[in-house]
Amino acid sequence: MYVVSAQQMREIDRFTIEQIGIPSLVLMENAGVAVVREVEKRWPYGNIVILAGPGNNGGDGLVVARHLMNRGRDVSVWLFGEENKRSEDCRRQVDMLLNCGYTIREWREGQNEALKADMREARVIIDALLGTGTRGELRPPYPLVIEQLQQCESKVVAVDIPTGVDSDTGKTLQHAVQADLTVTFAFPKWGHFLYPGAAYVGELVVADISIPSRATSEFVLKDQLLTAEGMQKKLPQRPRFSHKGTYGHALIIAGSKEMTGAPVLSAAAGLRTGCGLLTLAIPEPALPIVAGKINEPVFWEWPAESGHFACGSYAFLKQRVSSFDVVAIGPGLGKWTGGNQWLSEIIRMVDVPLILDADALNLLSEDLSILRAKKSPVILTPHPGEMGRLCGCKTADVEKDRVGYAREFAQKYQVYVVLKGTYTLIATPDGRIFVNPTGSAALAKGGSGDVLTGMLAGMLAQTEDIESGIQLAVFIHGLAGEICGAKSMYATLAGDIIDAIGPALQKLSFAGDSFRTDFPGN
Ligand SMILES: NC(=O)C1=CN([C@@H]2O[C@H](COP(=O)(O)OP(=O)(O)OC[C@H]3O[C@@H](n4cnc5c(N)ncnc54)[C@H](O)[C@@H]3O)[C@@H](O)[C@H]2O)[C@H](O)CC1
Ligand SMILES: [K+]
Repeated sequence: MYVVSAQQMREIDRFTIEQIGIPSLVLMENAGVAVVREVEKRWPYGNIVILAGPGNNGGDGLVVARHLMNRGRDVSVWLFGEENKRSEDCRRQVDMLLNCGYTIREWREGQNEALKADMREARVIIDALLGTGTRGELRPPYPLVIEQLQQCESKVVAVDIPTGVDSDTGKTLQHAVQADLTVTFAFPKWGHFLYPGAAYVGELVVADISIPSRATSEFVLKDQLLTAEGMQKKLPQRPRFSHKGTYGHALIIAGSKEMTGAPVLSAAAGLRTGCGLLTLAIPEPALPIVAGKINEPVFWEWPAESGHFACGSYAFLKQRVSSFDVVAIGPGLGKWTGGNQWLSEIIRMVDVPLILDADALNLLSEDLSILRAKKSPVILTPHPGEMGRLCGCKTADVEKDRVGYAREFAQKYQVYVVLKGTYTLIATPDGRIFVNPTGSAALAKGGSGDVLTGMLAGMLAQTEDIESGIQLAVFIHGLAGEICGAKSMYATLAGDIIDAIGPALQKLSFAGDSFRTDFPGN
C-alpha cells in the first residue's frame, strides 16, 4: 500500500474527479461513510459531537453527521469558519443537512460554553476541523477548541489526520488533537508514521473511497507501507520434500571477550526464522562461553587480538565465503584499533548479501569509504544513534527527518538501510522507502537489535529476493514484539522475542481477512 504526501493525494483526487469523472461529492460521501462504519463498529451507543471546519475535511465531517442522524444517533454538529470561506463541497453538505431538517450550530464566541458542555457529555467527538489543507499555525478559535476537547473524557476520532498534525512531516503545531482513532482515505500519509504527529493518530484505519488504480498509476508513487497481506504472499514456502540445504546457510560474525550474549541471541533468532544451517564465527577466547549457551550453530573459532577479531586471518573465510548464502557482522564485536581495516577486508571478500549491524556500523563510521569496495548487496541496520554517527550528525537530527536521512544514505552509498525505531523504515539503493507498521514498546530493550540481525540473516538465507527478505524479517520481528507486548510491555527480554518468532510466523502464515497489526500508539 502506497504512502503519499498531501500533494500526491490532491493530484490523485484531481485526476479521479476530472479525468475519470467520479464527482468530488462521491469521494466525500465515501469518506464520510467509511468514518461512520468505523465509529459504529466501536461505539454503537452514546451521543456524538461533530466539529466541522470550513474546508473539505469539514465536508467529510458533515457527511458523517448526516449518516449518523439518519440512523437515529444523537448527534450535535458544530460548524466553524466564516460562511464565505467554506469550500464548495462543504457548502453543499451544509445544504444537504439543512434540507434533511437536521440542525447545525455555527460556532460563535458567545456559544463557547454550550460547545464545552456538549463535548463534555459526548461519547465520541469527531475531529473534522482541518485536514491536509492546513497552512501555518492554527488560527482562533481552533487552539481554544482543541484545548477544551483535550479536557473531555470522550473518545476522539480524527477524520483523515488529527487537526494540528502536518500530514507530510508529522510535525505538530502548538495545538494538536490527540485521537483514539484516525480514519484516513485511499492511502496513508507520511504524517501518520512520523514522530511526534504519529503519536496523535491512535489506531489508524485506511479506508477505500473508490479511487481507481488507473488514477494511481498516472503518478510515480514509490514509497509503501508493508501489509500483512503482502508479507504473507512473500513468506518462503516450506515444502515437505526439503532438507536443511533447501533453506540456506547463514554466517554470523559476532562477539568479543566482553560480549558473549549478543552472538547467542542473533544465532538463535536466525535459526528460529528458518534458515537450514547457521555458522557462528567467534573470536577464540569468547568461543567456549558462547558455545556453552547454544547448541545448534556450527562454530568457527577466529584468531583473536586482545579479545577481538584479529586482522590478517582471512584465508579460511576466502575459501569458504561463497558456501554461505548471507553474512551478518556486528553484534557484540566491540570497537578496537584496526577494526575498520578488519571490516574493510571482509567487505572486499564477501560476495553474498552482507548485513552490518551494531559495532560493525560504528567501525564503518570511522571510514565510510570502505563501503565502495563492496561486491554484493549490503544491508545496514542502524538505530537513530548509529545513523547519526554514519551521517556525521546528531541523533536528534535523524529523528527529525528519518525518511530523508535513510533515503539519502541508501542512495549515496547504494546500500539498503533499515532505520530502526517505531515504524522502522527500509530504504533501498534506488531511493524507495518501505514503512513497517508492526512493533511494540516491548522491543525497546537491549538485545532486540541482535535478534533482528539474526532474523535478517535467517530470512535472507532462504529468500532469493533481498528486498522481500528484509521486509519479512523486519515485519515478523515487529509481530514478535507485539506478541511479547500483549504479555508485558515491561518484562520482555530479547530471548522472549526469539520465542515469539514461531508464533509470529504462524500468525502471518494463517493471516486471513481479520488480521490487523496493532499500530503503535494504540
Ligand atoms: N482523497 C482524499 O483523501 C479526499 C479527501 N477529502 C478531504 O479533504 C481534506 C482536504 O480538504 P481541503 O479543503 O483541501 O483542506 P482542509 O479542509 O484541511 O482545510 C482547508 C480550510 O482550512 C482553513 N485553514 C487552513 N489552515 C488553517 C489554519 N492554520 N488555521 C485556521 N484555518 C486554516 C482554510 O482557510 C480552509 O478554509 C482532506 O484532509 C480530507 O479530509 C475529500 O473530502 C475526499 C477525498
Ligand atoms: K481532522
